[in-house]
Amino acid sequence: MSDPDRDTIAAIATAPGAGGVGIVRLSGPRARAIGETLGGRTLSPRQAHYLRFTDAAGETIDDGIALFFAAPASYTGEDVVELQAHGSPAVLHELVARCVALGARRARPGEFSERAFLEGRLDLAQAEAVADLIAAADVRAARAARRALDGEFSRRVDALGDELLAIRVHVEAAIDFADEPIDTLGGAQLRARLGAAVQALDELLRAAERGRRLRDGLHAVIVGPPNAGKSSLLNVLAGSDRAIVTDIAGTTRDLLHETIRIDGVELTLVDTAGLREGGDAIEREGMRRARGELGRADLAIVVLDARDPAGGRVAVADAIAEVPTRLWLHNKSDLLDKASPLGDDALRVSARTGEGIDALHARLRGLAQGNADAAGEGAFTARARHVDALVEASEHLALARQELDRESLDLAAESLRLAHDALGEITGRIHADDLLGHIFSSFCIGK
Ligand SMILES: Nc1nc2c(ncn2[C@@H]2O[C@H](COP(=O)(O)OP(=O)(O)OP(=O)(O)O)[C@@H](O)[C@H]2O)c(=O)[nH]1
Ligand SMILES: [K+]
Ligand SMILES: [Mg+2]
Repeated sequence: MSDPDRDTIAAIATAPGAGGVGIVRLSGPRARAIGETLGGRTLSPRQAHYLRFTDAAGETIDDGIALFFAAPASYTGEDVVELQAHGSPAVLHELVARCVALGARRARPGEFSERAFLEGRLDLAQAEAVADLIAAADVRAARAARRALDGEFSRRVDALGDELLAIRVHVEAAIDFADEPIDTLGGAQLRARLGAAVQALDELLRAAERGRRLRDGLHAVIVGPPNAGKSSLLNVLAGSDRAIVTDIAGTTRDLLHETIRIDGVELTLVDTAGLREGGDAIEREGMRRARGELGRADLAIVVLDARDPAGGRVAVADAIAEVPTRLWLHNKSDLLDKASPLGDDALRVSARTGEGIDALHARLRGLAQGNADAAGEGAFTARARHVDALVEASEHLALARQELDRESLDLAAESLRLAHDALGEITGRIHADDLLGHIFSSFCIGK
């Protein structure tokens, strides 16, 4: 239920900068009163009112349209007023200031969507899909986010949750008859149901993993020994001096993320600390982060010094062992006296002269495109958070299955509960407050 004591929040809902039209949005118990004072007339629900927005002295700030959506039939589930004015940043900021003077508070990023979640208008996965839709890099990602927003993902999670609940009820009932062998209590049927749930969860996990790829794009981590030219290549690919480059081995310590587009295909590049034995405490922490980042990588771009590629390969071998795809680069080709033989599918490049950079672009584009194609059509977007929760649920279900086979019903019931909880975290049926803060703070203001 809407809370009558809750703050009323206000924010500019349209993108920063000048535009034809700009919108200020209000949500909360005082939204209507503030809108009516600003516009000088009563507002009826779901009607467009043409009016003048005035300041405290009665002078016109701008003319425009006011819309009132009465709770609960609004985006947030609270009373919402939208003020459409000319898209002048000065006008829109003055309108927000006026709303604040009349008793509203400036909204935090994502606070409208957070309220929509708290009011039960959207579940958590849907609220996240709102942000993903806004940030979608291409049509395919936008469509997929739209499907998640329509609840395609949430419905599958909920259906699975309902099934786990039914299985839990069955197991808990069997616990009460623990003296009897489980097969007289429908054990075979229970096992079959659990088997089917495991399979359904597996399919959902694969779909969510595709959705995550679609949302995040290709995640490429640049690795190699110190001074191979990793940061130099990042700068060449990013088209700007993002990373510090020096001739001192161990220059890069922190991870540096950069999103780039090659012919409309988006990918994330991460520059990392060079891998070697030793180094000071900061450099060792950098290497630890580099290895951690490789654990999330779709692609390792391995940068080696063209004059000694073999030495570099040894230094990175174990760090990239788990990365699904590798791209080998022999950098500093300009320093080679004569062309030395290349490894299987290594590319010879020079961050200094630009040699081989076109071929590198083409290769990256192909890999990013392949990643998007693997996500496929018909998918919904999902986040790493969702994939992690599904993996967790799947681990608990696998345990539950073994425990059931051993007729350890108490343990099976507990594993089923944990699996069920993990699913609940996806849609927010179960959530920690800091999770909400974390999710909604990444939204834009006004959404
Ligand atoms: N000749 C030549 N020098 C290069 C090339 N690429 C990078 N360098 C030089 O190599 C040195 C190291 O480059 P960085 O980009 O800092 O190397 P890095 O791999 O990021 O090094 P760390 O961050 O210390 O691990 C710098 O002096 C660069 O100017 C290249 O293609 N040719
Ligand atoms: K360096
Ligand atoms: Mg570097």
